[in-house]
Amino acid sequence: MKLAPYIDHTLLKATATPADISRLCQEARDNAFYAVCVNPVYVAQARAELDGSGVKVATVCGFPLGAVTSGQKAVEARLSVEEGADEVDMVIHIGAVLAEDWDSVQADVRAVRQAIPEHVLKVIIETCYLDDEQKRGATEAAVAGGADFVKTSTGFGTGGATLDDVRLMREVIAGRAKIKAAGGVRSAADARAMIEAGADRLGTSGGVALVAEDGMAGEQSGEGY
Ligand SMILES: O=C[C@H](O)COP(=O)(O)O
Repeated sequence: MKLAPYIDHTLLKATATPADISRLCQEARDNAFYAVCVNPVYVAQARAELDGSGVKVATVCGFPLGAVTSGQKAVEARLSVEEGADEVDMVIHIGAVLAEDWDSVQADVRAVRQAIPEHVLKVIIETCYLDDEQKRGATEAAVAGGADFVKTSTGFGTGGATLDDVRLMREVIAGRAKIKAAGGVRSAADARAMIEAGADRLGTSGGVALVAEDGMAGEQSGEGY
């Protein structure tokens, strides 16, 4: 099983330059990653540079805190798809999750869902700030709000994806949506374990090294990856 088709090749740092984005897009082409994941300001550049490559363009919304109104998230998401984004990774209203205001959490997701009905919506629940019950509630609210994927982390919180969290989310989702594991996925072993636990997509800024390591392991073992 090749890892590249699972990977959103990600560069979301504030310090990313247009040259960095060009390099990210070339790496995505060279490695046949599923998508790049960039901030909204770079969606148009990534779209243009990936034209004809088959590599998708994902962006973020309400990122990284989730602490903007649902209306602001809806406008941001709509503008991003108009710029050429295929997928939007929105950050949930984390404070509403901690307050266990599930109606508000679902409405936040639904507002973005309705703004981009034809595009892939991933909902970041930022597991590092939640206890298990809150993870379950946030996952359920994301699915009920129309998420295509539920995503573990922004990569900017106090922690990233864990196998236990992916398994918990998989149990709650029960096939109604997909899972993206993101944040701290650095090795081929991490990646394979996340997929085994239930991840359908991986968000990582370390994809090039990860697939290179995996390829070397495949050569050494003689197994085709
Ligand atoms: O998917 C989004 C994350 O920012 C990727 O996290 P990472 O930089 O720890 O790989």
